[in-house]
Amino acid sequence: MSQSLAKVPATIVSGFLGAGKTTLVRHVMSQARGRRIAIIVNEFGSLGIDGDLLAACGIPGCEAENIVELANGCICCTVADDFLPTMAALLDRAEPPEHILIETSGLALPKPLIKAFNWPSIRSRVTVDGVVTVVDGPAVAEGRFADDPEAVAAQRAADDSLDHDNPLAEVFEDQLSAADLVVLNKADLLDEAALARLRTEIAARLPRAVKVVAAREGALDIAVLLGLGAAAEDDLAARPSHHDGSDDHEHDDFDSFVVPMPEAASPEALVAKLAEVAARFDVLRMKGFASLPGKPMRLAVQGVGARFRHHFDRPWAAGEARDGRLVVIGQSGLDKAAIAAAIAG
Ligand SMILES: Nc1nc2c(ncn2[C@@H]2O[C@H](COP(=O)(O)OP(=O)(O)OP(=O)(O)O)[C@@H](O)[C@H]2O)c(=O)[nH]1
Repeated sequence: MSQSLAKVPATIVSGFLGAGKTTLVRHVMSQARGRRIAIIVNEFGSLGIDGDLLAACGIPGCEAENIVELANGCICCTVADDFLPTMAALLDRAEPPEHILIETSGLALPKPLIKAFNWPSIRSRVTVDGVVTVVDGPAVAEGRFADDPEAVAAQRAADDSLDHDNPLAEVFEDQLSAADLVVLNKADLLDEAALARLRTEIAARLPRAVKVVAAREGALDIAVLLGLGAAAEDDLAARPSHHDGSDDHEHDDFDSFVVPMPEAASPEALVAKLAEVAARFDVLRMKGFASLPGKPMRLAVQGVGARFRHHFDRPWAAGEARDGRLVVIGQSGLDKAAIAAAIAG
C-alpha cells in the first residue's frame, strides 16, 4: 500500500453558525456500523455544547471517549496549540480511528485548518478526505450573508482592500470556497423554487465545480459524505480565501458570551422568550441547557436567529448542579447587559 493510502482520512465539516453541522455529524455516526470514527468538535463559545449533545445522543460511537472538544475559540486560530496535539493523540491511540470528523466552529475559516494538515508532525499520517460545507438554506434565502450594495460601494470608495460590508458574507464565502461538497440543508423549510434559486446563488459563489446536495437534518448517506478522496491539503490554491496573503485574521467581528438560563414554567414559554430576545437584538445563535422545576430531564435549547427548537436530551445526573446556561453569539457590539436582563426577566 502506498503511503498516501495508509493515511487516516479526515473530513472537515464546515458551515456557518447553526447551519446543521452537529446534526449532520450525528447522521454520519448513526451509519458508522462499527467503523471507528473519532470526532473533534470545535466551538466559538466557551461552553462545549455540541460535544455534550453528541455524547448524550445515544448513538453507538458517540461515546465521550470518541469525542474531543476544542471549545473557546476557533480551530483556525489555535492550530499549533490545540489542533495538532489533539490529532497526534488520536493517531497515537492503540486503536487509531479509521476516520476523523472535524466539526469546526461556525465562524472558523477552513483554509488555515486545511493548511495545518501539511505540518510535518501529521502530514504523513492523515489527509483531508474532503471539506463538507453545510449551508443554512433559509438563512441564505433571507439574505443573512448578502451585502448591502450601497454600503459596499461606499466602502470600496474609501478603501479598495475591503470586499464586504457584511462580515458574515466573508466567513460564508471562505467556507464555500474551501468546499469539496456543499450540503444545502434545512430543505424542509424551502419550496422547490427557493431551492433552485439557492443552488444558482451558491454555485455563483463557488470557485470551482462542486456538487451541491439538498438535505433535511443533514440526512445524507455516509457514502456521499465520506470517501471523497480530495487530499485538500495538496490543493490549497483551488480554495481561495479572503485572508490569502496574510496569516492573520481575527474574529473580532463576532462576540460570544454565556448567561444563566432561567428556570421556566414550560419549554414553550422559555423558547418564546428567547426567540423574542434573539429577534430584538439580532442574535445569530443561542444554545444551551435549561432546568425545569420538577423535571428530571435536562432541556436542550437551540436558536438560529429567531428560529428555535428544544428537546429533553438526558436526565440530570445525580449530584449535577442544575445550572441552566445559554451561549449567545452575534456580531460584535451586542448589548450584553440588556440581553442578559431580558433573558433573566
Ligand atoms: N428545520 C430544520 N432544522 C434543522 C435542520 N438541520 C438542523 N436543524 C436545526 O438547526 C439547529 C442548529 O443545528 P446544529 O446541527 O446544532 O447546527 P451547527 O451548525 O452544529 O451549529 P453551531 O455548531 O452552533 O454552528 C438545531 O436546532 C437543529 O435541530 C434541518 O434540516 N431543518
